[in-house]
Amino acid sequence: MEKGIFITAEGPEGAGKTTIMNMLAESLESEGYNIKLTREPGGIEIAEQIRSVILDKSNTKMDSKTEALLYAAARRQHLVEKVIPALEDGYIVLCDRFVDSSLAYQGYARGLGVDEVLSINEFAIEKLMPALTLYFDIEPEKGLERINIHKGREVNRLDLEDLAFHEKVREGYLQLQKRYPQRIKNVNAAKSVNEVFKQAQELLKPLIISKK
Ligand SMILES: Nc1ncnc2c1ncn2[C@@H]1O[C@H](COP(=O)(O)OP(=O)(O)OP(=O)(O)O)[C@@H](O)[C@H]1O
Ligand SMILES: Cc1cn([C@H]2C[C@H](O)[C@@H](COP(=O)(O)O)O2)c(=O)[nH]c1=O
Repeated sequence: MEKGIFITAEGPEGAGKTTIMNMLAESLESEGYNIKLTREPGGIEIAEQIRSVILDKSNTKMDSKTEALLYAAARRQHLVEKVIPALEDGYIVLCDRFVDSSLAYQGYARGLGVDEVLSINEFAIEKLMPALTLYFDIEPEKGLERINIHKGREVNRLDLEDLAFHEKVREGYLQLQKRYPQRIKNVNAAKSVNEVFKQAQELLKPLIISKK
């Protein structure tokens, strides 16, 4: 099926994923690549609606399994409506978060189990995995501090979890990196924006070289 390339960004809150994915999209487009930049949960109308429900701070009663299922549902719709068609049309799809977020946040940090969360997601993604995942590694405290300093960013239900939760998220990601070393590549996200951008560009280079 795939003619394009599916690339995802992962990491704790405030790691700089959105900043760097925007920069990558802009620089690759200027070099003549066809880029589709998108995000999870969201990226299309139905998934954005599901995002509002999941991240609404007033939904304090949400059960962890409900949360995991809603992320998987948003993922399914986003894949079918946007990601798969773009890949079929030969685009490089840059997606801010994907299934590894569910594995790290719901599987590991919420304690639902990484394999259990993977199994509900397999129903949604039908084996479609990224060719490359950039994992933006940062101490959660530093990432959260960035979000607090830069006040424009909406604070969502997951941001309000305590530091111990966000530390577990990071541990979860580090375990996933060990499990999928070929796919998940580490970016030191504590560096300056320009340095992080350079690391990401270097990791993309070998994959995209023949895609113009
Ligand atoms: N390398 C960096 N150094 C300092 N500040 C940064 C860096 N990268 C991003 N920022 C700033 O930190 C804030 C969070 O960045 P960004 O939204 O890109 O992170 P994110 O990983 O997408 O966060 P989240 O997943 O929580 O939405 C932004 O205000 C951004 O300008
Ligand atoms: C896809 C996905 C996301 N999450 C969490 C991670 C963040 O706290 C929010 C999304 O907010 P962002 O500003 O767009 O990063 O949702 C999750 O827990 N599980 C997932 O599968």
